[in-house]
Amino acid sequence: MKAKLVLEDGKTYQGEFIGREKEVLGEVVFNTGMNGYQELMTDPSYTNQIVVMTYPEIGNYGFNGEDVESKAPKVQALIVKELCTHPSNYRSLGGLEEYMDNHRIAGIKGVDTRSLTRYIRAKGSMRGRILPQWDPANREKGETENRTIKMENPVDSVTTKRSYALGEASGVPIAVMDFGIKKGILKELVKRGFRITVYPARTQAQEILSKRPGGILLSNGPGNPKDLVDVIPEMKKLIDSKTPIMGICLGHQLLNLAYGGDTIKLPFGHRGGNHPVKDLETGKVRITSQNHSYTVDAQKVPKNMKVTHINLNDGSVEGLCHQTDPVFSVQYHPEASPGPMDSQELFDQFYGMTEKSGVMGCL
Ligand SMILES: NC(=O)CC[C@H](N)C(=O)O
Repeated sequence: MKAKLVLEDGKTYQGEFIGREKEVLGEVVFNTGMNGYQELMTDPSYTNQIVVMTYPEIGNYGFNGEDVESKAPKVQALIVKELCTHPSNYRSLGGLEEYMDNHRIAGIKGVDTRSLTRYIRAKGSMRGRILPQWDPANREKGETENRTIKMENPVDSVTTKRSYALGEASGVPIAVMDFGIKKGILKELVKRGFRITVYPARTQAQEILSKRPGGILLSNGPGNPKDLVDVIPEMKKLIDSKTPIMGICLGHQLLNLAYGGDTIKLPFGHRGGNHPVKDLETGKVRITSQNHSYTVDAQKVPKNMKVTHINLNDGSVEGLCHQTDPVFSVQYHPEASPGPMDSQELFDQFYGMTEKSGVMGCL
């Protein structure tokens, strides 16, 4: 069945439906990874987003149900140039399209994704609607309604409903704030032997601190960090307790806001497993996995915070540390799922902070 993508400014791209044939609305963003479609489709930070894959053929290794970041896909839809219909991999349980259909995820294939990506890069990420092509009523709706639709803050739809425990009973106890956490982060924490309690996003700081955790990890998550107005004061309380804190992506942005900094929206975000980041302390460049629309405003870095990492494509802030508190955070994904494992030692840095007291965020 023919399908089309109508962007909020009216620009239209044609293709063919894949997965579930249905009308879908979302923010259209692009991902530059050559692989990793299983992980990104199930990454809760992609909630409400229609993801365009810039790599021209997607689906080659099918779907295996293991390389997922949460139980079910979170993307609104997937747009590809070519969909591989004969996947081949020893772990594959079936094709990507079958997986999308089973989970009622829509998509379009046959789209000129190079042109679409260049368009978004020039105009900025924007909302779009996927529609069956022939339906004139829908077409009109798509072109007019897009402008007025407000997308709700999605953290509440992806955070855990109840707190739960993970890891070694004898390990250092840590609290994990789940704003839409990827399994890959939990896996890295479990590997290091922590005793982990994962909390829903809206848990009060007092409840967390009453358990006396040896460290706190603030997870990734979808949406605009500034929309989490009730959460930011709780982050302040966590900071004031002087418990060692590591922030990843949304967690990094929330820490920055809690300290009085600001966040801004990037024109088209960073998504993919190939983003170069420079460590300003050592001069080393690492290739990182990224997925974000917002970034710390470099002009308003909070007092006593230092920028530790920058993105080499656009110079934006990729990491922060605190000079007097045991707090550090990164905008990119050190758990690297999917992506290069260059930055996994950041979890060791966090472990070190929970083991010894008096270690500051800035080393
Ligand atoms: N992966 C993330 O945590 C993303 C953070 C935030 N939602 C952003 O887009 O910037």
